[in-house]
Amino acid sequence: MSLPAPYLDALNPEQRCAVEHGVGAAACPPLLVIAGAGSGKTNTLAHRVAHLVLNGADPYRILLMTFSRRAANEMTQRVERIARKVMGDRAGALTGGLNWAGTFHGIGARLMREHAERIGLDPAFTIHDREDSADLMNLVRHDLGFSKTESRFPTKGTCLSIYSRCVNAGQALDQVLGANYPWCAGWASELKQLFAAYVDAKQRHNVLDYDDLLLYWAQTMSEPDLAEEIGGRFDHVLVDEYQDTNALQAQVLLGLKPDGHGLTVVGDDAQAIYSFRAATVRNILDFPKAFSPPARLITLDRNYRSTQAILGAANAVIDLARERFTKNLWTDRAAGSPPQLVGVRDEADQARYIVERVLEHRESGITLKQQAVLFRTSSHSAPLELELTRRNIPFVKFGGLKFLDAAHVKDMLALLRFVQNPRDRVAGFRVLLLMQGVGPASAQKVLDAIGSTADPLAALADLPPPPRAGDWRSFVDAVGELRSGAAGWPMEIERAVAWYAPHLDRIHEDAETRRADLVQLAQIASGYPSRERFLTELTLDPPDATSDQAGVPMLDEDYLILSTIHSAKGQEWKSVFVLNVVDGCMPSDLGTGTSAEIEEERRLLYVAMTRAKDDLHLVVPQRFFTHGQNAMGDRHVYASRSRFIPDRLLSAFERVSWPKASATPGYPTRKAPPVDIGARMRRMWQ
Ligand SMILES: Nc1ncnc2c1ncn2[C@@H]1O[C@H](COP(=O)(O)OP(=O)(O)OP(=O)(O)O)[C@@H](O)[C@H]1O
Repeated sequence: MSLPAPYLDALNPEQRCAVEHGVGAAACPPLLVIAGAGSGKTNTLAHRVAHLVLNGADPYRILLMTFSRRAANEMTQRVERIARKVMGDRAGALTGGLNWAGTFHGIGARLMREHAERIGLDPAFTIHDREDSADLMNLVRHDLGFSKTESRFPTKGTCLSIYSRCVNAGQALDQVLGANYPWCAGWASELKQLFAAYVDAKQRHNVLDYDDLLLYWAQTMSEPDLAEEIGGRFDHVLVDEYQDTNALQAQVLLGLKPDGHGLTVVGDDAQAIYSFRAATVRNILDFPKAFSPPARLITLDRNYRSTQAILGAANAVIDLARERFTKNLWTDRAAGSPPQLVGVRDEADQARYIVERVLEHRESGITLKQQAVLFRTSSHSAPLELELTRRNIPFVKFGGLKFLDAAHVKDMLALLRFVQNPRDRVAGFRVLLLMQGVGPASAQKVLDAIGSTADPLAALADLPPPPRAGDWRSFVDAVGELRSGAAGWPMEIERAVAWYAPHLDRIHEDAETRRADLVQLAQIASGYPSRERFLTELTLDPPDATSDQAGVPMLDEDYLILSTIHSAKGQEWKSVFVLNVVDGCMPSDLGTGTSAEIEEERRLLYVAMTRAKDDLHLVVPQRFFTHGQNAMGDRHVYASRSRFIPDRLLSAFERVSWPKASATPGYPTRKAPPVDIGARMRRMWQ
């Protein structure tokens, strides 16, 4: 019997069933919650965790896995707010124990480090992000002589993608090549050799890549003793966004709780948008049958977010999907005005239209933060970013170039990583090359010389400097001090910056601006208890916002949200604009290969539309910039409305064109310019 719980009164009956399932019972059978967009999934999961804890579950024995660290933090804060309603200030002590909340990769890294010795890993391992992994793949590819083959061997990026898909989907190389990379099928035996050498290099360098975190975890769970030990640490395992997990993640989950007891997974197959990372909706569909008796299924189909008109249009779009399991959503919110399908001339007008509407909304009391502009690909927002900067409208962009991708930030992190794990060759290489007079050959020699010793950093101190290396001593001293931990964490970042600063000044003209990022890095570092946690967490879940050149808006300032649709997952705004709702962008040119890919693009549009509460604008430029044309093309093509909104769906939208016809008498047709200056320029070279 669970305790009376007034905090559950606001939940609807299905949400409540999901929250109360198995709480207080001797055993808690597996539960699958299929939660449509805006149906209160996050809310429900947070209530479930709070309800468990308030009814005696040990928070230290709850594992909560979400799609991003941000989502995990939000979830634990929500749990605390709910618990506070019941326990007041004492709630903090209870929910503070929820320290196993994070992403699959983050939790995997922690568990693998804790069990490192048992599974033959050195616990000082560092983690490679995608770029580092591609660099290492490249090194190995080069060593094997594949970069000099007569016909072109797949690039490092393609090799890494193929490897990653084999690992995450649990598929054989031939199968992956046949289905996803047919143009590389002729290289099967070389790729096999390459991947074997790549795995070998990772092990010698004591690094794990993203995929390893899941792979090592899944392999660990196949050892009965370890599986029992790790699974036995948790009474409850809850997973959010289950539709975007892959085969390895499902294997890990079933390894943790083979009988399903204590397992709760929540997801929505209509919002599955990560198949390019080998995520599979089968995980959701097969979940109930993985247990005997099958898992309980609860469906949340009441949408609390959007007006009827917006929900109607979104339902109509997803209704055309070939295969679907979630039912149509319903709402008792007012009808509201229909979403607008806005025809504009080109991307410049698209940007102007959005700015005009956004400012109009702000005048009527909707802050910038309650408005978002969503797009399929990060580069699509470039013209809008220009217009916003010109008009002095602050914005924050999610899903674009990451803070951590900046060269100088990567340099600093490479130094810290090298100190943490001197066998990490990619990091060592990067750091050594920063020094004047150290080229690839001497860097290689240094790394070879120290790599085979028991204490590489001690060996570094004894090594004669490379012949032309400038200021070698200060490098060796800095590394030695950092390694000793004398400055303490996070103060050692200042020591690292002190060594790096002269190199930054020499390498980058805009060193001054870049220094500001290093200050920010030091600030971020102060939020972590140790160098190891800082490096791990930052690599796994980097801060994903970059802000406009006009400067980072302060947190309490108002700013417009710009986001890729992928990064908009799980969020909501009063007013939403979707850019480039045209074929070629949505579906993306890159995603029109197979019908499964097209279906995923349809779900992306659905995810974008269901982020809107009151007001939705889908913008359709008639011409848009495109890549990959020949030099004579003007790099613009005439576009047509996205195939996901065929004529028969138009009644769900209000169609407008902008600017109004009176302001611009029709769209000008493209005539030959009166003076063809371009032709003269071309003739100059004939
Ligand atoms: N029982 C309820 N009563 C009133 N409002 C609710 C209820 N449950 C959820 N909501 C509201 O519905 C909105 C959507 O909730 P939430 O963000 O949890 O949805 P979600 O299912 O995670 O959405 P999505 O999958 O689309 O990201 C929020 O504004 C939330 O406050």
